[in-house]
Amino acid sequence: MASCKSSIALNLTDRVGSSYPPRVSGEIHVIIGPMFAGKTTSLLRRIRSERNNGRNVAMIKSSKDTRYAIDSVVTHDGVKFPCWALPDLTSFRHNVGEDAYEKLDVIGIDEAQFFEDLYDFCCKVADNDGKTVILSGLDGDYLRSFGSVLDIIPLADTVTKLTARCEVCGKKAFFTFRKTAATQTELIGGADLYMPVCRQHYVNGQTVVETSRIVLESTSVHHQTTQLSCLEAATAAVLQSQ
Ligand SMILES: Nc1ncnc2c1ncn2[C@@H]1O[C@H](COP(=O)(O)OP(=O)(O)O)[C@@H](O)[C@H]1O
Ligand SMILES: Cc1cn([C@H]2C[C@H](O)[C@@H](COP(=O)(O)O)O2)c(=O)[nH]c1=O
Repeated sequence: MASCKSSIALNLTDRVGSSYPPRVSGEIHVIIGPMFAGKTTSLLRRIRSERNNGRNVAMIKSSKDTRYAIDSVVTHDGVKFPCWALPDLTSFRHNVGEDAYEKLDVIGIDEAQFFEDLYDFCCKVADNDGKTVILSGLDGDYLRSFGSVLDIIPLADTVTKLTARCEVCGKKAFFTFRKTAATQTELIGGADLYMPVCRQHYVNGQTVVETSRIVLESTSVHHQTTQLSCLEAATAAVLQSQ
């Protein structure tokens, strides 16, 4: 009987590529919200607290985030924590080494929205390897959807949505407004490019952006730089006049 069990375990191990049954129960905790809401601050606080409780921790961030430091997670007000800056999460285990990976209890992930393999990594680390994942990231881009973090919600033990302060009126901010006319989803930046806004000022701002874009595209303003500056100036003026 014992050999039968171990042969089943062996087969499953072969198939899923990790230990079966899982050694201990893992956890996934998700921190979301707009930019400047304190997501990274909260992640660092939790990781430090785990470390102070004697658990082995590692921090990862996307290597796309080069704003304040290459190999540290840094909050907007300058609090730092050393990290692995990686292009994807799948390479983490190889980078950190098998022995060090085995000993890890808790893995923190910042800027989680930039990792396309976030779902697979979280499943593997928590479900199969029994580790705790604490991740922070944007639930919404400037158009209010950022796929990879939203996909994790059904896997999570806890989800904490933080808010910032609307830069226009000071009310609670749930969204991030992009201050430039750039339209690509990923655009690295801080307060130079983005501001947190409440629902009213998000909707007002987006309406101005879209209207200005339509007007500018249908006029004879040929110079693209001029068009973009017009759009940005119009948006800023409307937002500040609310
Ligand atoms: N509009 C803003 N521009 C620049 N810094 C801000 C702004 N609003 C808040 N902050 C600062 O950012 C800190 C939060 O930073 P951080 O934890 O990195 O946020 P998040 O990870 O959610 O973007 C706040 O404690 C505050 O000091
Ligand atoms: C809204 C939005 C943001 N980004 C980028 C901008 C920053 O580099 C990060 C978010 O950093 P934070 O720690 O949450 O402040 O994401 C983006 O690429 N696209 C967007 O629409």
